[in-house]
Amino acid sequence: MLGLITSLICLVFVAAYIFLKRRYSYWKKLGVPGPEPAMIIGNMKEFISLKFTEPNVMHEWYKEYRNEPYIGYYNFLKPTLFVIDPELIKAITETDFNHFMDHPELITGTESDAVLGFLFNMYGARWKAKRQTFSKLFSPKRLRELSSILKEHNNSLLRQFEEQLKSTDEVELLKIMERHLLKVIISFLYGLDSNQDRERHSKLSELSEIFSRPPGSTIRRYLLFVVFPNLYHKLRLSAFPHLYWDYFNNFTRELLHSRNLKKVEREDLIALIGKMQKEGIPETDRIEHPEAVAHVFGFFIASHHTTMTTVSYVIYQLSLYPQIQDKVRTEVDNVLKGQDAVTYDSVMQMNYLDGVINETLRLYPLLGVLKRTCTESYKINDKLTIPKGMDVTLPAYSCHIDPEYFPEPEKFLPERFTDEQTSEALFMPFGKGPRTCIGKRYSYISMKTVIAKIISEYIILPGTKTRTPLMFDTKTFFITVHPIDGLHVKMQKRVK
Ligand code: HEM
Repeated sequence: MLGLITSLICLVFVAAYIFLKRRYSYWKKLGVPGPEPAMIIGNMKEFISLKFTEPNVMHEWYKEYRNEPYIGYYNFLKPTLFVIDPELIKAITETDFNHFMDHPELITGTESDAVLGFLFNMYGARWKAKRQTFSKLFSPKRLRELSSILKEHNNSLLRQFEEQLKSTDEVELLKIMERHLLKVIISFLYGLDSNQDRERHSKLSELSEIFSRPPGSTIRRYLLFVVFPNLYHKLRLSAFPHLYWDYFNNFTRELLHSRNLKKVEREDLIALIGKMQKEGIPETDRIEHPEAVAHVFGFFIASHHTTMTTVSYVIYQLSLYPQIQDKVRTEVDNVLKGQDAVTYDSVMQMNYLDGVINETLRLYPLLGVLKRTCTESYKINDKLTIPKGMDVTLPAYSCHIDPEYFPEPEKFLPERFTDEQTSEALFMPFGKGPRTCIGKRYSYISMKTVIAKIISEYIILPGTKTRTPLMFDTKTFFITVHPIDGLHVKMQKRVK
């Protein structure tokens, strides 16, 4: 009996070994170069250790294989293509987008994962239809409303700075921007006033923080899902923690309910969703409750952390480059001409500030790699056809610091963008092509308004806690990485 069990165990091991050997010879058979995989984990060793970020690991591959058009690697068991050739990046994101419409699948289909089913994780024709609908959120009219919301809150931002600067001349930017831009986004998306909705404000702030710095257990559960997606589907296991569904489920119900009671004119997210839940809406456009929850959650999570972090990086960079800061201030002064309020029309005239934001995003792109799934098989050349279902990775961060595309990449030179010195073809902090970030214009308006206001009132300097270079917290699989000790600067009230 013992002999039989031992033989069976041996058989299982041999079968698993043969399976893995065959799996990991996929790229070799096709003659595609790439890093050597390890059994079961493929090329994910550095990710599992949580000591390196995805863009940093991939940048090492990028440097090693810089002269190849692409390489193959294994996302655990899954062969994945890593694209280096700029023409191929352009084809995948733009010209041949129809073959690569989707982001890779991230969710399992359980209730708590349903909260992730927002635009980013929608596929094919459904994504296309919803993308069109939600574009209305960012119409010129709505962006002017955004400008009024920002104007309304700018004075309270300055009060926060004044309050803090009474006891010290240094501030930690991420914390202040988190509070400030949360007020703006919840007003823009949900029509909420943080002064009256303090409880919701602090809960949303807490959830956003947990999302961007998930505990180790969340990361491990998610990793397991990436290795064994089919098992998760079969056993109906969730990859994502339940707390987001629990909160946003009720939050969405309450917002929609109170909107039905009041007559509100604004075309915000809640109004749009409300319209798509009305009787008689065609099946294709209709939004059922779980999808409504996903959009209410998704727009918040995709917008808040990204804008608050980028604004903080820009102010931090300005503290390190006083001449660039002076140039921004001169532009802001010239456009505002002594007026206090920063408006939609005034930020539209601040071109140098656009350059400063772009140069900051070049160095600190929040999604350092972009991903696509092949939705229709795609022939690259006689040797390689990307099969339907294969994921493709595009190295945004590596392109941003490649001297061939951005000469002297280590230098902070906003003029790259304003003097048309650089081709913007490989600049992709907001992604590329039809799947690019839907909130890009929102981001520029909100970031420019806040930065212009700060720069016209304060001189920013490095302080005792300002770190260069920044050290990043690598224990995150979601959205962005954090500077370990925050972003500190010294601020002095400007004498006008
Ligand atoms: C500095 C700020 C921001 C950055 C750097 C950023 C970056 C990105 C990137 C890189 C993508 C993926 C694009 C691709 O795959 O090609 C994306 C997608 C997305 N972003 Fe943003 N984002 C920002 C702000 C916002 C804001 C303010 C909103 C909403 C108000 C938003 C909502 C979304 C959504 C919904 C998607 C998915 C779009 C789709 O799949 O159709 N983002 N963003």
